[in-house]
Amino acid sequence: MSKAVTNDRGARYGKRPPERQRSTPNPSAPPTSADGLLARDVAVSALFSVLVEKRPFDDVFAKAAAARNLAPRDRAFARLIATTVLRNRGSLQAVLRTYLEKPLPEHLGRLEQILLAAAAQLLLIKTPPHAAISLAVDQCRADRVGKRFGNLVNAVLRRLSESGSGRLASLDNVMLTFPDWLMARWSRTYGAAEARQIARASLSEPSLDITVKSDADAWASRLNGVALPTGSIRCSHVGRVEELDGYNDGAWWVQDAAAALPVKLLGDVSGLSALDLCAAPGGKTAQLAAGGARVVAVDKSAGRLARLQENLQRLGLSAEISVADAQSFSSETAFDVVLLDAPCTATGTIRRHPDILYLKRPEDVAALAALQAKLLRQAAGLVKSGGTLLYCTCSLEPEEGEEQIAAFLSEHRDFRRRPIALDETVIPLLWRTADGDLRTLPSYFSELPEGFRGLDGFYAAMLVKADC
Ligand SMILES: C[S@@+](CC[C@H](N)C(=O)[O-])C[C@H]1O[C@@H](n2cnc3c(N)ncnc32)[C@H](O)[C@@H]1O
Repeated sequence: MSKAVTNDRGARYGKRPPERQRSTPNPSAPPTSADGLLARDVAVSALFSVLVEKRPFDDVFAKAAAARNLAPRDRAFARLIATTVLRNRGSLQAVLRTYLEKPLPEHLGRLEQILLAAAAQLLLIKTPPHAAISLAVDQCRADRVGKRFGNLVNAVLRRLSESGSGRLASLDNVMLTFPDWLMARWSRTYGAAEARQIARASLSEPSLDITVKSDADAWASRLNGVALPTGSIRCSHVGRVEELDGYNDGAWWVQDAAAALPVKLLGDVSGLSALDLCAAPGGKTAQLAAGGARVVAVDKSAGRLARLQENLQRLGLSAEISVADAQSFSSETAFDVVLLDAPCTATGTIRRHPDILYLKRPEDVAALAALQAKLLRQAAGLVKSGGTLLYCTCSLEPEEGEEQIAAFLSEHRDFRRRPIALDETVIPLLWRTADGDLRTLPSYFSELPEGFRGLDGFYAAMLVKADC
């Protein structure tokens, strides 16, 4: 059995120098040496920003990768390391603890993130141990605070690489990684067994789903993917999406199969006026525009709207774009369709955004539900008589979904719910709530045929304004 390691001065682990990369470079192996160090530095710095500074992963990762000018392959490797840690932090921490006689002191710079990133490489990504260990030691020695612990890191990681796999396999990663408040919430809402299934699914890697402008079957075979019953295509590609056939021609865009459902519920939108109130980065705006609607796309973030504009340009689609706060957005004319894809806790998308586990707090649910209620009130005033208000969130919390809409309907007697159409080949019964809204969960595994599994969690309700 491995022995615990005590501190960085013990002769026990100071005898051997850190292992170095000696093998011939292999193009399919992760980057090593200088490039490998850069990639690992980006992973560690993004992890520090998320776990310690509580900043969103996508933003900090993009900035760190750009600052280091990472090549696409190194960038993908850095992302893999960081997201593997975020999905397994609880169990990686628990394994690391077994090799340390006492807990590491607090405020040790990036030391904990260096250890976690190396443990993820050794136990889950299966990077060659010499590269993972020696580069972690280099990172530690280059760190202003962590530099005293180079020997400790070397010794811990050597032992972990020898015997850590068995220890990791014996742990319950869901219980160790998921925040207690969220598990307790989901147990109350969905029952303990379903909550566990949701959490387990949320810690898995998501697939690459895309929405095509037309001809899903043909694109599925061109992209070597599968056409899902809902019309999305699921691809097995693991590289850069920009390299896939049809990307540069604007034939499709990346969108989770669940995120594509709300707009599909509307049916034919051609010739309708549509207001997309929280539009960026534009997946649903693109669906509406591709369906022939005249779209006004509003978002309060100018930066995110710039991405929406780029996306539409690539797709050869158009929309009128407006930077505005939807809480006070007004228009001289009302719209046939108003879509409110409201800001939410996004607890249905943890597979794609594992940083949510560390950034969201229990009090965010009520705060966001209050914002959604304000946005809904504003949106209601922008719908034409006889028009449709489509509300959706990628949250699993009823306050942001079913309860939000129940409260809205009790205050807005001029709206009635339009239950979603039940074509079981496209929307299975399991996705329909008792009231007729859409509710997908990431956990529906065995109950549904293959093509309906592996979606994000989403909620959507269609509300029709009375004709006056
Ligand atoms: C869930 S995302 C929308 C995703 C988008 N509908 C799509 O399909 O690509 C929520 C968006 O709401 C925007 N947002 C948040 N608060 C807002 C507000 N008060 N007014 C307008 N936009 C807001 C955010 O900037 C973010 O882009």
